Amino acid sequence: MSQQIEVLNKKLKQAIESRMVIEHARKQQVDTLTHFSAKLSLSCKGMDIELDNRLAKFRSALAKGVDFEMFAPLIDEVLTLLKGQEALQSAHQRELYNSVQDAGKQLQKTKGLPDDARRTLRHLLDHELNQVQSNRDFIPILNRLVTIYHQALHAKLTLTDSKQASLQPSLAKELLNLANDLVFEDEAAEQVKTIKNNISETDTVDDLLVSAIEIIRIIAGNISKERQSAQSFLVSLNQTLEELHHSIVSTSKHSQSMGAEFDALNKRIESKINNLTSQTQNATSISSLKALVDNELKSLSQDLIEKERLEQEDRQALISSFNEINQRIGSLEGKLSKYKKRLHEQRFKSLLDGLTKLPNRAAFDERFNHEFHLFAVQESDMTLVVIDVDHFKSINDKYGHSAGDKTLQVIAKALQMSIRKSDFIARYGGEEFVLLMPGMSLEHASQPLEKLRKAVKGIPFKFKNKQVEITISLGVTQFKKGDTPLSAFDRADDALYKAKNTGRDRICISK
Ligand SMILES: Nc1nc2c(ncn2[C@@H]2O[C@H](COP(=O)(O)OP(=O)(O)OP(=O)(O)O)[C@@H](O)[C@H]2O)c(=O)[nH]1
Repeated sequence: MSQQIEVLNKKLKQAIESRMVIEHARKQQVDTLTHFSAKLSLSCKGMDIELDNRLAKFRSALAKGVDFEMFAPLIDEVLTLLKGQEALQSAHQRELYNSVQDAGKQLQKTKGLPDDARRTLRHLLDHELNQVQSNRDFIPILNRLVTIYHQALHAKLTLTDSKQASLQPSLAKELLNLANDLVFEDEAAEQVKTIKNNISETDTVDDLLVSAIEIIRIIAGNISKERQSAQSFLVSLNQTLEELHHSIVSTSKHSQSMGAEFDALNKRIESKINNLTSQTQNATSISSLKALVDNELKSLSQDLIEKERLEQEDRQALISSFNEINQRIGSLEGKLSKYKKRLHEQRFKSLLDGLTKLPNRAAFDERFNHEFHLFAVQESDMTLVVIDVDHFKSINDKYGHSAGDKTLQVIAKALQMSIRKSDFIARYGGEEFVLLMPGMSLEHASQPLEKLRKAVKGIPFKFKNKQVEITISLGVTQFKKGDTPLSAFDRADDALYKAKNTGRDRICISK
């Protein structure tokens, strides 16, 4: 019996042990599953609320120890939701791929991108992007793309800066030419001078813009001054005309009233003469006739004296009225001729270069066209010379803009002193001058032009206590049959270019 119990005990123990092994294994499985579901929940969290809920349910079922069979539908549901997520993820991945590729291609079109960035970008788009497996693989690619974007942005910004810098010299030159064309006096002339200094000293387009606005302001101010003075002239003209009208009207009124007085007087004299005639016929004796005639003649002579007084008064009034009218017309004429003179001066000034006082570009154009018409008719010799000061920029740079201005004035004077009376010289703009030599053939032009070149070279310029030699280059041509003003000018300009390129301080002729 005890042996049977012992066997039974042993079997029971074995059964308990194997049960414990099974339970342990099951616990381990449940733990692994719980662990797995926790990880799954964590990595899927936020993708889809439905999926989050299902996974939470799954975890709590595991924790409660629900029968495994109960898990099957839960697992199915989670699987379906996961599949949906997978499809969504791959759609996102495709979208991300396309937008990264688009952004990259756009970037490839950017100008000024450094070479190594361009290479990296090409590799990124052609190889690395195609190897992307998951959305996470995009992160390093996007990171590098952002870096290249920064480089592109930087390149673009510095490009605009350098573009601005490359624009500055030509804008400054144009603005200086414009400022040179302005001929003002007193305060405005000083203002223009300051603006010119500013233009030469600045290296930013923004400062040039400020100078341009100041120039516009000065011009506008001057126009309004001019308009005011024209207006006040018109007002005073109007006043004088009104006064004149008034004088004439009052003179004619006076004449009318005098006319009535004259009529009355004439009538009176006439009736007295008639009276005298009839009484004379009726007189019966010499003595009565004498008394009658004496009486009537006395009264008549009084009337005649009165008539003469009236006539004199009338004459006087007329004379003084005409004097007055004359005076007014005189003052009107004075005003008109003053105004005409001002207009003439203004036109003259508008054809004069403010700095050198030589004729300016507009004056040259006018004369050049005129000479061209003459040449078309007469075909007489006409030599055209374009003159440019050599390395003038360095004078400005080394000694300042004011020294540059003074240099131009001195050179202009020397040029003017060295040409014939019949020649015409103008400042064409900046440090360039043009010369027209009527009646001068190319063959004969060299000698006087050499004299001109040497005259400038011989000016004893001194800056900062240093003797400085300044030279000019000359491009020469003559009008030819079939020329247009432009073609002739271009030929002279080409010759000047040649003179500059073959060492400056020389004359080059283009036939
Ligand atoms: N002071 C002053 N400078 C002027 C005036 N007008 C133009 N300039 C300057 O003249 C200079 C002309 O320079 P560039 O056209 O480079 O020629 P450059 O230095 O004379 O050299 P080359 O002609 O090649 O011999 C520019 O620096 C202008 O700013 C002006 O009215 N006054």
